[in-house]
Amino acid sequence: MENLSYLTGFNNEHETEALPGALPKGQFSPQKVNYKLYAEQFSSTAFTAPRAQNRRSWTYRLRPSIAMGDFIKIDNGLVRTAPETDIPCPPNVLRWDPIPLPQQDTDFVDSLVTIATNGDAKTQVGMGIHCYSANANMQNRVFYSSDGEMLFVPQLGKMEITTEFGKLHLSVGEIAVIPRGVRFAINPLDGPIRGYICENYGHPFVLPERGPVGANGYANQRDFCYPTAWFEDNDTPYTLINKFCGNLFEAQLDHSPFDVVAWVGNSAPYKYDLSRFNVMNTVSFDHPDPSIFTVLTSPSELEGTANVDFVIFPPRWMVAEHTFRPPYYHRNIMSEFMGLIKGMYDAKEHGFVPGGMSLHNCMTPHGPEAEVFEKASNTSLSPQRYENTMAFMFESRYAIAPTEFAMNSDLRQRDYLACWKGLKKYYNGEK
Ligand SMILES: O=C(O)Cc1cc(O)ccc1O
Ligand SMILES: [Fe+2]
Repeated sequence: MENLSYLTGFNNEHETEALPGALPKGQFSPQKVNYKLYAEQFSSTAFTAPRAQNRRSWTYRLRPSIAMGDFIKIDNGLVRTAPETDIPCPPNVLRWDPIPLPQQDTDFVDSLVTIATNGDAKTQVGMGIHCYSANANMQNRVFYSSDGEMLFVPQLGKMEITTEFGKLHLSVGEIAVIPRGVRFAINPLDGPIRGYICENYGHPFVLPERGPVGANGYANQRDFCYPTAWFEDNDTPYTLINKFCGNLFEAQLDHSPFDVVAWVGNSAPYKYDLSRFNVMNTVSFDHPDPSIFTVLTSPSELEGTANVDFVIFPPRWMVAEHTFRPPYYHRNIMSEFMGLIKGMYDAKEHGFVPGGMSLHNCMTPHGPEAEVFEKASNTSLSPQRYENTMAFMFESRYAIAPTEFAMNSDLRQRDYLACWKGLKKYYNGEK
């Protein structure tokens, strides 16, 4: 496996060239580009978005992207897009076992299955939540979503993501974000791969504010890695698969779309190692809200109320005194979709397994299972290190609708509610 080098810094104006002098100096669109390349701008925000939010990159490539055939509609497989109205969105607590690994050769695109969606992709609100579980290379197939940027949360295996902007290697414990519209291919590097995807239809992910925490902490900008330019001069047929307005389309190319020799800008794929997250938490008492664990947030137009937050529950010390330490019981206006990357989650010791998923929708009550309540209410509160654990949450202001596949699948744990059945009344009138 070749060793890749990365550019670092969240949202920096990065610049990189695979051939010396390919990047124009002092301007973006010269009359002639060195090496007889074409200049093409790639915009992830409106031209007129405020400077602090504006995202765009200039690419210098062998051919402009429009050198292609027409799109034709193909089967959507199990890929779904909001709004999903096939089945009523149930307010019940829901939980699933992991998607099984494929028995036959299956590439990333064919393995995609949508678990839930919210908002409306056509109005750029909400998200799609997908799983992938693949064991084969994409060969000459290349994918992109016009409906949203794609946040990858791997749960199993190593993969290479080849993109127009260069290559990323992604392992369990890291995440990657591919901007809306960026073409990519995913190849497993070493056995099968499995993971979760948040297809964010809304505002691109940004780092949350730090408030009184100050200038450092949580996810630090310097730990975000961007690819260096990589291209191939390969005039063989490629198939481009585009997820557009909820449908999959396919177009033929007579060359590789990975033909960007140089690029400059702040819109590009990136990855982040979750172990770099500088965890903030109480050193006195009580259980702070999980917003302290927000890695990335896609803001909505309502301040402090995210289109989607990506939140993790990393290894950490628990030191809270005279405190019930697991997540409190709660009902939340925000909707919570959770997955488990590894180990065990403190609110659920059974049934929520790595690769599994749970959904607690807007105002749906939830919290620790009965056994955890009993244990945590009686345990001695010495400092304790949570090891070998990494759960995550996609939390959104919009109710999250499971797909028909998710509701009817045998993977759904029909007895999930039973984990709270043992919650008995302790009250007997005495203090
Ligand atoms: O429901 C969950 O397990 C997620 C969660 C964790 C926590 O520590 C506080 C609130 C919350 O929703
Ligand atoms: Fe919750």
